[in-house]
Amino acid sequence: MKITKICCIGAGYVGGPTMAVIAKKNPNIKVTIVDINEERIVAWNDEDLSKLPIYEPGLAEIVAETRGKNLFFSTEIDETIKESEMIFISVNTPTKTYGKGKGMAADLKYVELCARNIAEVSTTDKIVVEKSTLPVRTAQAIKSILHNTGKDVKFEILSNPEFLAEGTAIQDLLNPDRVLIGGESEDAIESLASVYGSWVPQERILRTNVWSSELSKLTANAFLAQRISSINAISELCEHTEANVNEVAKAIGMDSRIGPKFLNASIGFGGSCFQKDILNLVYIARSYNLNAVADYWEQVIILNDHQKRRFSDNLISTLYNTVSGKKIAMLGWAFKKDTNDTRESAAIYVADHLLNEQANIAVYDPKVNNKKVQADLNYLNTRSEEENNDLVKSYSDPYETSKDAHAIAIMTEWDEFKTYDWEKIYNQMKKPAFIFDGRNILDKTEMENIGFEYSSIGK
Ligand SMILES: NC(=O)c1ccc[n+]([C@@H]2O[C@H](COP(=O)([O-])OP(=O)(O)OC[C@H]3O[C@@H](n4cnc5c(N)ncnc54)[C@H](O)[C@@H]3O)[C@@H](O)[C@H]2O)c1
Ligand SMILES: O=c1ccn([C@@H]2O[C@H](COP(=O)(O)OP(=O)(O)O[C@H]3O[C@H](CO)[C@@H](O)[C@H](O)[C@H]3O)[C@@H](O)[C@H]2O)c(=O)[nH]1
Repeated sequence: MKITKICCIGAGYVGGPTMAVIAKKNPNIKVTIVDINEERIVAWNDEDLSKLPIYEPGLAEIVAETRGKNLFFSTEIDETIKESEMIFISVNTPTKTYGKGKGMAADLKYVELCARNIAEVSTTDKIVVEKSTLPVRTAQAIKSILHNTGKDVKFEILSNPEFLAEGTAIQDLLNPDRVLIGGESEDAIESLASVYGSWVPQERILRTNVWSSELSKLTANAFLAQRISSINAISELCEHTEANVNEVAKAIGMDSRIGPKFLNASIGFGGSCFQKDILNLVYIARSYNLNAVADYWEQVIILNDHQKRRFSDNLISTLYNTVSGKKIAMLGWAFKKDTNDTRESAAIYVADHLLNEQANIAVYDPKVNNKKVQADLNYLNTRSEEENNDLVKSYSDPYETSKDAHAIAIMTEWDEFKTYDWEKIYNQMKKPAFIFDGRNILDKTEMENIGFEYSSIGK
C-alpha cells in the first residue's frame, strides 16, 4: 500500500518526536498526531516553541521545520483515522493500578480504546501499527477487535516497538541501531519499511514475526535495566571494600563481550519504561507458571528499590541520624538529564523518604517546575497536599536552592551542575556541608579541597 497519510494516536514522548522525524524525512507524507488531551495539542501547536509539551534536544527545530507543512497536531481523532492509510497507536500503557494484575501487568485500556475507535470509524483498509510497548500477544487482541466490525474493511496489524531513549530521542530516531517490524503481511511490512527507508539503511530494518517483535521490546528493556542493577549491586560492595565502581566499570567494560555503555552506577534507574516493562515481563512469565524466570527478572526491580532506599538511608545516617527540620537541597528532579520527564524518577522516592523523616526539601531542576514536583509527590499519597506544599519548595536558581542547606543531594546528571561555583555554594551552606552525589558527576578531591564532606556511589 502506498502511504500518503499517517495518523498517530498519542502525542506523548514517543508519538511527538517519532512522528516529527518521520514527517521531516518524508515530506510527501502528511503526518497528523492526534490526542484526547486538548491541552497537550494546544501546547504542540504553540507559536512559542519553548512551550512544546516535551523537551528534547533538537525537537523544537524539527517541529519548526515541519509543523503546518506536513506535520499536524489535532484533536480531530475520528477524521484523521478515517483519512489515513496507516495508523500508529502510541498511547500510554502504564502499570495497572486496579484489579487483576494490579501493580504488575500493563494496563491496556487505552490501547483497546484506540482499536475500538479505529474499528468504528474506518471505511477504508488500514495498516495499524503498535508503537506502544505491549505485552507479547497483544496484537491478537487488537486483531480480534478490528476483525469483528462487520464492515468490509481490511486491517493489517504490525508491531513496531520504539527504542528511543529520552534526552537523546532525536539522535536515536535519526540514527537508530535498528528498526523492528513484526507482522504477517509482507505488503504491510514493506509499506512501513518504506516509510523508515527514507533515512534508515535497509539492513537496519529488521523484519520478524509479530510475537518476536513484541517480546523483543520487553527483553531489550529488561537487559538494559539489568545492567544498571548489576553495576549498582557492585557499587554497594565497592563501598565496603575500597574498590571504586568507576574503575570496576571501566575494567569490565573494556571486555568487548561486556561493552562500556550503560554501566554508570546511580541512585537507581527511573523513567516510565524500565520498571513498568520488567514488571510486565514478570507478570507474563508468572501467567505461564514460569516462576524461576519471573523471580530472575523481578530481582532487577528489587535491587533498584534497594539502591534508592540506601541512598536516602545513607544521607540520613550521615547527618547524625536525623534530617528533621534540616534543609536538604536536591539538584535535579527529572529521571535523567536533557528531559523534562519525571515519571518514576528516583528523586521522587528519595524525597518521599526524607519527608517521612521531616526534612525540608529545596528542589532545583532546569526543566521541571514546582507544579510537577508537587504533583509527583501528591501522587504517592504519603501525606496531605498541604504538607508536601509546606515541606517542599522549588527554586529557579541553584544558589538560592542550596543557601543555608545542611546537605546537597545530586539526583540528576545535568551537565550544568558540573559548572557551578561550588566554593560559593559551600560558603553559604551550614557546616559541615555535605554533598551526596547520586550520579558521580563531581570531582571528589576538588569538593574535599573546598571543604565539603563528599560522598558518592560505589566509592
Ligand atoms: N517514553 C519513552 O521514552 C518510550 C520509549 C519507547 C516506548 N515507549 C512506549 O510508548 C508508549 C507511549 O509512551 P509515552 O511516553 O509517549 O506516553 P505519554 O503518556 O507521554 O503519551 C501518551 C499519550 O496518549 C494519549 N492518549 C491516551 N489514550 C488515548 C486515546 N484513546 N486517544 C487519543 N489519545 C490518547 C494521552 O493523552 C497521552 O498524551 C508506551 O507504551 C511506552 O511504554 C515509551
Ligand atoms: O548507566 C546508566 C544508564 C542509565 N541509568 C538510568 O536509567 C534510567 C533510564 O535511562 P535511559 O534508558 O537512558 O532512558 P529511557 O528514556 O528510560 O530509555 C529506556 O526506555 C525506553 C522506553 O522503553 C527505551 O525505548 C530505551 O531504549 C531505553 O533505554 C535513567 O534514570 C538513567 O539515569 C543509570 O542509572 N545508569
